[in-house]
Amino acid sequence: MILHESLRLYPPVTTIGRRANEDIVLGELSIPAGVLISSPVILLQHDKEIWGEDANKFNPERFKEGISSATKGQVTYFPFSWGPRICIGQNFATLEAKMAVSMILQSFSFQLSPSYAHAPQSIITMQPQYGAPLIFHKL
Ligand code: HEM
Repeated sequence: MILHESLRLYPPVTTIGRRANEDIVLGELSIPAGVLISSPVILLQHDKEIWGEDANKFNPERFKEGISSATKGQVTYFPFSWGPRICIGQNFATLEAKMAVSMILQSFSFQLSPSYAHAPQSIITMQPQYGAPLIFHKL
């Protein structure tokens, strides 16, 4: 839940681009071959119409019944992309993150340093502009 909510608010890949390789009709949209299509992951994942008034708040509980329940079955959470070219490393990355957090929590508690300044920026990937300094306490 915590990882999902972190990836919802701060998706490392903020926009996914595609080029139509043939003429496509999507509902009422006609997309000619060659047109570039940009899927703004970060905008959909912050949209209040989809996530509610607390869309910009960190609330891992919204994923307590899984992704399909949180998104009401729509493709509105896709930090690893979607479809045939979905991230091949998705399961590996998620497992690695869970293992790293659980190994750290076995030996340490931690808090955010008072020097932290919240300034996410997207330079190829989303990252904290001034880093994310933490203070660790040995258990
Ligand atoms: C939090 C970690 C990660 C995130 C958020 C992420 C996100 C993404 C996204 C959004 C794409 C689609 C990009 C596009 O089509 O324009 C992608 C593709 C890909 N990712 Fe990841 N990724 C992560 C970790 C990893 C890891 C750990 C690996 C490998 C061990 C990996 C390997 C790949 C590969 C090979 C593709 C291309 C798949 C294809 O085009 O068929 N990713 N990833």
